[in-house]
Amino acid sequence: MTHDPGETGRYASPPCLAGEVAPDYFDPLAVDPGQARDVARWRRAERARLRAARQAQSLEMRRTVAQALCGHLRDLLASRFERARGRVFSAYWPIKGEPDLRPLMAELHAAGVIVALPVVEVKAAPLIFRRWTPETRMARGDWNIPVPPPGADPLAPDISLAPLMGWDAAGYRLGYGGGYFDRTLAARRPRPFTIGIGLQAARLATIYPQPHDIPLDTILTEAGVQFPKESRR
Ligand SMILES: Nc1nc2c(c(=O)[nH]1)N(C=O)[C@@H](CNc1ccc(C(=O)N[C@@H](CCC(=O)O)C(=O)O)cc1)CN2
Ligand SMILES: Nc1ncnc2c1ncn2[C@@H]1O[C@H](COP(=O)(O)OP(=O)(O)OP(=O)(O)O)[C@@H](O)[C@H]1O
Repeated sequence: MTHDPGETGRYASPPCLAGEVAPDYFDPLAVDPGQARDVARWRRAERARLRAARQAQSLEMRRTVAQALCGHLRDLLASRFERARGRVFSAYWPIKGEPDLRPLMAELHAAGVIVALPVVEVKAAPLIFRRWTPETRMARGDWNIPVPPPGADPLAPDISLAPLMGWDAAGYRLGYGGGYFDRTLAARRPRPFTIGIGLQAARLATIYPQPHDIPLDTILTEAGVQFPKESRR
């Protein structure tokens, strides 16, 4: 299609709209690069601190935490999703001291839930999800995370677990710094109902949310539902 500039022979605006922005205009959504760098540096330090604290937990403590989390998750799926039968539920294969919810994955599978696991297929891109059953022979994925092999069915989760390094009371998460969950949530339509799973001790006053950070639908710790809080619902 050819462009008709109209009778005046001029475009309504110059090709670059910057010419129309008042020099003193303040864009509240713009990221200040200095501040973004400070937040990134702070997040790296917090991830290292939280990771060390998590690794220092005794095996006994980890077992207790994981059992409590499985209980809260079971309750949530029962009360909000009719136990998720026939729904696609993505979990995670625990690494680096993450709570081990694999017994619940097997239990849900046996109860008719379609269980999936996240896979980094392409670096710095959204995650994909592959079907998992107790018979699945895991392969080695990116970062050495065990994943269902390429032949496993690709699935779109209805409900998705997001393991947390840190979390805040506004529903934001701090992960390992790859930005994978944020990219995945930004790309998925419909967006899965996303459940953050973390330790109560990993609560931060704020994660200093940046424009790319997407809040979770709910956050569970061993102490129960932390977000949204009952009184605010
Ligand atoms: N158990 C489990 N599985 C999971 C996740 C998870 O958090 N837990 N993920 C949740 O997302 C995805 C994998 N996440 C990843 C996150 C970061 C890097 C990574 O390469 N990190 C770099 C630092 C990146 C940076 O700082 O820019 C590194 O540590 O060297 C790899 C995978 C999918 N599977
Ligand atoms: N939707 C997106 N599109 C492109 N890049 C993104 C998006 N979301 C996040 N990122 C990039 O990922 C980087 C890391 O993000 P962030 O610090 O939030 O990671 P994280 O949530 O802790 O990591 P992960 O989800 O992998 O556990 C950001 O600096 C950002 O550049």
